[in-house]
Order: sequence, then C-alpha cells, then structure tokens
Amino acid sequence: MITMDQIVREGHPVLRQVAQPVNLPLTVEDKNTLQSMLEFLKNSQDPDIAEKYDLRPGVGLAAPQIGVAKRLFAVHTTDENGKEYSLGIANPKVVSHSVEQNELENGEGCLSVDREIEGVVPRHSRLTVKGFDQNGDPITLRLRGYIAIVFQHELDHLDGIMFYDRIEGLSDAQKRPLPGFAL
Ligand SMILES: O=C(O)C[C@@H](Cc1ccccc1)[C@H](O)SCc1ccccc1
Ligand code: NI
Repeated sequence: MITMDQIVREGHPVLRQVAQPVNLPLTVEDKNTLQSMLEFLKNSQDPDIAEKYDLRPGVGLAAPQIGVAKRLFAVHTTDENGKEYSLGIANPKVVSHSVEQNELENGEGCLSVDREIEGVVPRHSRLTVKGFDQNGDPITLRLRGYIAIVFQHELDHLDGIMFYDRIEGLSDAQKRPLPGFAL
C-alpha cells in the first residue's frame, strides 16, 4: 500500500516533468498503479487507517507524486451535489473549458507540499475531460464546481505544474521549496 513516504515532495524533479502518455490497452503495471493510488485516497479518508499509517487526507493523487512520470491519476471524492467520483484515469485531456473561472476561497494544498501557501488558485469553472478508465474504456467527463478544481489540480501534476505556480503575485522565493527539503 502507498504511505506518505512514497509520496514525492516538492523539489524532486519528477514533479516538474511532463509525464508520458501510457499505452493502451493498459498494462497490468499501469492498472496496478491506478488501483494503488485509488486505494491510498480511500485509506487517507478513513480515520482509523489514516491514523494508523499517518496518512494526510487526499482527494486526488497523480502518478508523478509517487515518482511515476506517466499520465495517470486517481480521484476519490464527492462533489457539492453528493455525486461520487472514485476513479483512475489514463491519458486525460481537457477537450473544452469555460472562460469563466472559479477558485477555492481558502486556496489549495498538495500532498507533495509540506507547507501552507496562501492565495487563491484560478481554475476553469467548467471543463470537459476525455480519457480512459481503468479498463481502458474511453470516458468523457463534464465537470464543474469542486470536482472540476480537483481534476485541474491533478491534470497540472501531469504537466509539472504545482498549484502555487498559478497564485497571482507569489514571489519566486515563495514558489521555491525551503532549503533542506528532501529531494
Ligand atoms: O496533492 C494532490 O494532488 C492532492 C490534493 C488535491 C487537491 C488539493 C486542493 C484542491 C483540490 C485538489 C489533496 O487532496 S490536498 C488535501 C485535501 C484533502 C481534502 C480536501 C481538499 C484537499
Ligand atoms: Ni497536488
């Protein structure tokens, strides 16, 4: 199972790479990667398991965050309407998005960032994502609200973008991990 010591922290180059598309049909290895990321998210949201293994709660996790530079991520959460999103996705692509923007008023965090960074992160309010599910079947998701933000946070990880890159007015020093952070 994935625990926090398998989660790569900022400063590690893999978080700044553009991840590679995976081949279809998905290999057993890629299917297992998606499954293990989804399992981490479920574990991280279970109070007993999270406490036992000292897991930070997460609603999304991208393969580069476990050192795998592939275009895979998992999401496990419910949106404002209680619709559950619990899936792994391969080769996700934004096919359209609104001009209108949205943001979490308290800003964002990241499992790969062990510090609080103030500031709102502008995101597309609505977007349509195409990709492939864990069985390799094509999926199209029309997203808005909270889940749209979660997907954009994970999509950025596949392109080496950290949430704080998008915060207006953040100094370069604030965008760099503090010295001494593990690579
Ligand atoms: O580091 C990650 O990619 C996982 C993030 C995803 C995320 C952060 C902010 C906004 C949207 C998505 C973690 O889920 S951060 C921890 C967290 C836990 C519960 C709710 C929101 C954020
Ligand atoms: Ni993150």
